[in-house]
Amino acid sequence: MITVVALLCLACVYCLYWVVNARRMDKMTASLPAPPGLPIIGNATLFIGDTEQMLKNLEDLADRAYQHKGCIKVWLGPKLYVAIGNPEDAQVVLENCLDKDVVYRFLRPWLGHGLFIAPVGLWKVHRKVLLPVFHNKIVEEYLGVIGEQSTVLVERLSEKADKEEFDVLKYITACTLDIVFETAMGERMDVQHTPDTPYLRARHTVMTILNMRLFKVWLQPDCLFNLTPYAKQQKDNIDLTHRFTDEVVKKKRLEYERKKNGADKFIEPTDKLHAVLDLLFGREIEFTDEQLREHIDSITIAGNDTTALVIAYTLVLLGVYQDAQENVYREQESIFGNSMREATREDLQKMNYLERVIKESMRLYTVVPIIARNIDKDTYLPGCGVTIPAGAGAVVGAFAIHRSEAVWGSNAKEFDPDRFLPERSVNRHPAAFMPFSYGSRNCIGRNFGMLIMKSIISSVVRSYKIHAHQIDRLKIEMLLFPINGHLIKVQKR
Ligand code: HEM
Repeated sequence: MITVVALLCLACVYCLYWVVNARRMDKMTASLPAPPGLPIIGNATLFIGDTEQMLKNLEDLADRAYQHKGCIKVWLGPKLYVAIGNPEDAQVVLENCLDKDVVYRFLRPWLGHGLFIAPVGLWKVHRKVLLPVFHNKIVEEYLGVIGEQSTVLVERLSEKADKEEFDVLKYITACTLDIVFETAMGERMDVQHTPDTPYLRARHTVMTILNMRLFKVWLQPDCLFNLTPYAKQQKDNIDLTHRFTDEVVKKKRLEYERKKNGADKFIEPTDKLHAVLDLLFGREIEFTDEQLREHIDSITIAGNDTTALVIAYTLVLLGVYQDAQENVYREQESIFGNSMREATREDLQKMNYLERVIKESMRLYTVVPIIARNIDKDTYLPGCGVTIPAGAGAVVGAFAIHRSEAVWGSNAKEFDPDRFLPERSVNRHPAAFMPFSYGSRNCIGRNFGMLIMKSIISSVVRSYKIHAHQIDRLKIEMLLFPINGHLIKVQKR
């Protein structure tokens, strides 16, 4: 009896604390607009419906925010979120609030404390160690792998040449998986020829469950999720992917130890590729095998689908805008003539027009459409003139900012690669364009991603003429997808 009374008292104290705190937060952000909500669940109904509807809901929110200095607040149950649609406030949040929002906690069983979701204290120390590994000079050594896999892609696409339209994402994803696996782990997977392995199936299953959970509010509390069959399915498949990476880490650890001890007269082949994992041994921090697995899994997950999606959107856009495709092709011709050789660092540096096309593609189809951060201290947003209280979450709407007329002008929704000409970019706010996020917790692989994207698109455009129709409907999962896929037709040049 005493225990029951004590528990009831505790529950009442918690509710009281919550109500007082929620009132304080609501008052601090009183000048922000808010969509009408329901008692207890607040605006959680915004996340009911399919992923196409959810994107529409978010776009409606952005429109309302633009009528009020670019910010709006929503309550998701007991949690206050401020959604940000202007570059000034996005900059403040992304520079000052480095902790990821709790929504990313679903990734924890998979990625542990890997860089992508590491708590901020650990992240600061680990990011410093990982940063030099993604330096231009290092990632440029991976151009051989990128070139080789791009050639395989071009060969694989020949089965679709001069035929009906098809979804190109599947082909691109296999290619980027081969590149990212080999450069991150030093393991050749040959996904382009062997796309159906237990590891790849497990990875796909985990991604599907995570995506579903992210946008189905009733699956979010662990106590409910654990009652569903998805919980066991997720665990089994995560275990399988962990065992795979653990094996690779173990093998690399042995190689490292043998090299360090000079054992067995260890001779490294002169043409050995130094993958990211190889470069993480013997650093200022001695990472444990578990930490290495978490970092490598984070890198392969963060780096693959993002890069593949940008390439696929860009190919569709080139298929729609034939004049832009012609410009890209002419630029390639001026660099390579008729040659189908792999692109070198110097070649890539000359692809200025292609770079503008890729940027414009990332602007219109921002594959990471929202970035959510935890507000760990009261943070003043100068754009909307409000202080977000500690304990709230901030959602930076990169997709909305990239399509905002206030930022990009009245033709914001049109495809115009030349808006990225240096002379047209000088007066733009530094956080107006942030496909790789902004601030010190931005994408560590952005330069590497750019090398991959330019090389692959260069190979495809030199080999094929592309045709496509405008993408009409989009949906939001962890990333941004077209409902009907990335449909293109290719014709041999
Ligand atoms: C076009 C390609 C890419 C895009 C659009 C992209 C986008 C992003 C974005 C927006 C973030 C920040 C997410 C957030 O704060 O919630 C991020 C982080 C990250 N990305 Fe990328 N990315 C790309 C390619 C890559 C590549 C090629 C790699 C590595 C091979 C990579 C590895 C990472 C990692 C490890 C993080 C976490 C960084 C940290 O928290 O310190 N990304 N990426």
